[in-house]
Amino acid sequence: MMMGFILPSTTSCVVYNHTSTRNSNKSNKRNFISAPRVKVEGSKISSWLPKFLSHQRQQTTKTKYWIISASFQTALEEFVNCSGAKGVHERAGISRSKSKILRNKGIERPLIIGVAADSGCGKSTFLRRVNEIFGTKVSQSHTPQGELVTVICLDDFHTLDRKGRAERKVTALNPEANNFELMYQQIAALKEGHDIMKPIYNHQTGLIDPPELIQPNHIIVIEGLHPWYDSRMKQLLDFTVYLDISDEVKIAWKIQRDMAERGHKLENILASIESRKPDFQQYIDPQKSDAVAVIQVLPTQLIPDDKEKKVLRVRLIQREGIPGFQPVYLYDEGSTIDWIPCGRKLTCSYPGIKFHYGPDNWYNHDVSVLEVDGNFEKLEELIYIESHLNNTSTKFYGEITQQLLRNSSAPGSNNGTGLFQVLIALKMRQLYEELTGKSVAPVLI
Ligand SMILES: Nc1ncnc2c1ncn2[C@@H]1O[C@H](COP(=O)(O)OP(=O)(O)OP(=O)(O)O)[C@@H](O)[C@H]1O
Ligand SMILES: O=C(CO)[C@H](O)[C@H](O)COP(=O)(O)O
Repeated sequence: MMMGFILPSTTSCVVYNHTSTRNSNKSNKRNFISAPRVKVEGSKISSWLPKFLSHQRQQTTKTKYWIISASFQTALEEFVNCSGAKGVHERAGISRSKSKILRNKGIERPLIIGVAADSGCGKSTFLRRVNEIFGTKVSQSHTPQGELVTVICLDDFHTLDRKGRAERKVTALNPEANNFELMYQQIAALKEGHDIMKPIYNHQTGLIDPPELIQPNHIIVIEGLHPWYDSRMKQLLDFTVYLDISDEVKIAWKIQRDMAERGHKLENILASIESRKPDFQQYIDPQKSDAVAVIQVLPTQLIPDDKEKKVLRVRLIQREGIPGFQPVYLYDEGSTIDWIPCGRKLTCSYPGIKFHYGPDNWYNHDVSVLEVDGNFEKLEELIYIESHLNNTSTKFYGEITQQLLRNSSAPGSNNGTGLFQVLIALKMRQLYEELTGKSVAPVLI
C-alpha cells in the first residue's frame, strides 16, 4: 500500500536517512549521527527525490508542493529536515490515503480527548493514571504510544523555538508562538484515520525538531496549553478535562519540581510564573469554562492560613447533560451533602477529611460538584469512601481503591487529586466503550 506525504519544494533542505522515527525522543539528534546527508536547494529537489523516495512524483506548480508517494516503510525510514521552525512546520504532512493501521488494529473511530492545563499542573501524572485504567503500556518515545492510547503533547505545535520566543518577547502560551492551523489539520486528519508527520518541540534543546510519524489509534489524547483554544479544535474533541490548579498550589508544585529535581533558583521560578500570568489568564484559563470535567485544586480550608500546601481541597466539577457522561455523585444524586467520614471506618489524623457534594453553576453551565478536603491516611480504607460513591463507571467493587493502591507513590494518591483523576479516567473508559462498542478489560492486581 502506498502512502503520500505532501512536502513543499522551495526551501533548502537536508535529507536524513535514519533508522526509526519512533525513537525520536528527547535526544532526537542521536538517530541521525551516522545517517547519509544530502544538502539540496529547492530547485534541485527533483534530482534527489527519486533516490530517496522512489515511487511516483509530480509537481503542482500552483502550490509549489511535491506530492511524494512512498511505501509505508520508506516513509518511516526517510524524511526531510529543514532548519528552523518554519521549515519543520512546512514539512509536517498528512498522508493522502487512510492509514492501514485502522484495519490492522480494528479502529473504526479514533476517540479524541483533550486535557488542558498550565505547565507543571499534573497532566503527565494524570495521563499515567489514564493509561493504567486502559491497561496500556506506552512507549518511551517523544510521543507516548500504546496499544490503545497515544498521547500527543501540543507543545509540538510551537512555531517559535526558545530563542525565537525570547527575541520576540512572547511566552509559549501566546497564540503567536503556536501553529493552530497545523494543529487543527493534523488532529482532524488523525480523527479521520490518516497518518501524520507531526513536528516535535524539543524541551531539552528548546528547538523544533524534524517531524515524526504518528498513526491513528483507538484513543488519542491531546494534552497541553491550548487543546481547545481554537474553536475548531473543540469540535474534534469527544471529551475535555481541565486541570485548574490555584496559584498557591501551582507555585508549591513548581518549587518542589523545579528546585528539588531541576536545580532552578526560587526567584527564577517565581519570576517565570509571574511573567506567564497575563498570557495564562488570557489564553489558557478561559478553556476551563467549557470543559466537560474540571479538577480544581485549592489550598485546604481545614488549616487556617496553611503555608505548606501539603493538604489540599480538591473539587471535581462535572457538567450535567453531556451525552455519554454521567457525573459521579455522593450518596444521593442531586442532593447537597456535607460528609465527614472520619471515625470507625476511616482513620483520619489532623486536620481530618471533609467531603461535599451538590449542584452548582459553572460559567452558566449546570454542574454537580464533588469535593474533598484533606488527606487519606490509609489508602486501603478508601473502599469505605468508594462504597458511598455512585455512577463511578467501575467494572468491579473496589476498582477505584485498587487503582490508587497500585499507584500509591504517584503524586496525589492520598488526596482528592488522585481520587478524581481515577474517576475521570474511568469516565473516559466508559465513553470509549459506549462510542465504539468495544470493551476494555479491567486491570486486576
Ligand atoms: N496531585 C499532585 N499532588 C502533588 N504534587 C503534584 C500532583 N500532581 C503533580 N504534582 C507535582 O507537580 C509536578 C508536575 O507534574 P506533571 O509533570 O504531571 O505536570 P505536567 O503538567 O505534565 O508538567 P509539564 O507540562 O511541565 O511537563 C510533579 O513533579 C509533582 O511534583
Ligand atoms: O508552557 C510550556 C508547556 O510545557 C513550556 O514552557 C513551553 O512548552 C516551552 O518549553 P520550554 O520552557 O522547555 O522552552
